[in-house]
Amino acid sequence: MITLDQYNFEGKKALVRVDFNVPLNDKFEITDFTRIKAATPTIKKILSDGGSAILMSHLGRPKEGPEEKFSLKHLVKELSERFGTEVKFAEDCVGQDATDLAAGLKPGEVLLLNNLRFYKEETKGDEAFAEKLSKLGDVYVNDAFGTAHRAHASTTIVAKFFTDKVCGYVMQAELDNAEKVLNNPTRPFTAIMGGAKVSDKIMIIEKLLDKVDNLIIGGGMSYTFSKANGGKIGNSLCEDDKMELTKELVKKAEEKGVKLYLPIDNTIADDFNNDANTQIVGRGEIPDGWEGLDIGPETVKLFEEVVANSKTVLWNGPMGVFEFPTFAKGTEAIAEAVVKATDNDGFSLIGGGDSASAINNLGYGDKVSYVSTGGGALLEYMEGKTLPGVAALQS
Ligand SMILES: Nc1ncnc2c1ncn2[C@@H]1O[C@H](COP(=O)(O)OP(=O)(O)O)[C@@H](O)[C@H]1O
Ligand SMILES: O=C(OP(=O)(O)O)[C@H](O)COP(=O)(O)O
Repeated sequence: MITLDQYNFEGKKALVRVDFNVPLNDKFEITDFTRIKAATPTIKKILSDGGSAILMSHLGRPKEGPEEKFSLKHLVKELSERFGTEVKFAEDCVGQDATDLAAGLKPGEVLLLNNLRFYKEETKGDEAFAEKLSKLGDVYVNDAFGTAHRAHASTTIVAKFFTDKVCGYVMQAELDNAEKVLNNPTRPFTAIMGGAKVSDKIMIIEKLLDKVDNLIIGGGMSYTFSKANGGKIGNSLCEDDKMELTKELVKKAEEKGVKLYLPIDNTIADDFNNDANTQIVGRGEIPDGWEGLDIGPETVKLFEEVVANSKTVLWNGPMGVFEFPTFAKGTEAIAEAVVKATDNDGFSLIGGGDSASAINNLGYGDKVSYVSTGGGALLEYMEGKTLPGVAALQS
């Protein structure tokens, strides 16, 4: 795979697939800059070599054709400031306007194409659409790790129309950091899994049992484990059809000598809101009408100790409904413990949109080893799947 540093972009027009799928508020302002910040060094390298960049991305999941709220024009001002050059914009990602703007680009200039997903051909991986995109540049760069698990026109199919295909800095860093965790991690290796759904993460949990020394399970998914074990969970999140699976996971962990940690107490609420009445109860003791929204203080102590003494930590998924300050304590405490482990010569990798935003909002983004820009892509990579976006760069 050709890396960015191995390629000289002088006089070249680079067609760059980025993942600028960033959250916007109702005024169309960007509320999280992680992905833009991450891709900036790639763009700057192309420009400083004396090349120009044509950026293409999706934003959200538009259903049919163009929609104002999914237009990438909302990013133009921010990108211009970050790149130090006024970014041009093509309202339509293919067609005459895009062709003319791309053809007219001078070295050091940047063109942003509008949302690729305004065309259903993008997600369908349509060859003719990919070929149209390919005509805009003379070298292809893929830096969209967050979308590398999708075999879409711009992430995968387009690559076949180029002789020169280059792996961007974000893509490279993501793969390197995931590899550090997957291959020969320094021990003890602890994975912390949380968030809402067991079903989304069951495959990765199973895979991780072959790698980790400790597996911590918190957040919404822990109640399925608790109920399967005969506990009372009130109205807490639960996937009844996954209870058997959780029992198998517990058994497998035992067989493989992995220490599995589940919450020993929970902060519970009588309603799903920040101002609900709360109490702390032991595992499997949640009365009817109440639901578990965070791990409890004894669990915090237990998890903190395991995490702080680890040399490799992989964290995916919050410990509770951290969007409500009342139920953010568990997630905050775990974030602090991850920082402590990192300070103590450990390596920490944080994946998943919500976990990343929790870490960043707490101001710990620079205090952990690496915050991934990918959610689903990172998990699929960790499961051992070949990411189509990566494979396309290698062929
Ligand atoms: N006990 C809980 N009950 C309900 N929702 C929860 C609970 N714990 C965590 N969550 C929710 O899980 C969501 C994050 O899950 P997920 O998308 O799996 O994480 P990530 O994006 O980090 O992979 C958050 O919105 C959080 O509020
Ligand atoms: O935000 C993304 O993925 P993520 O929610 O798994 O982090 C990527 O931009 C992929 O978007 P998609 O899941 O609509 O293909």
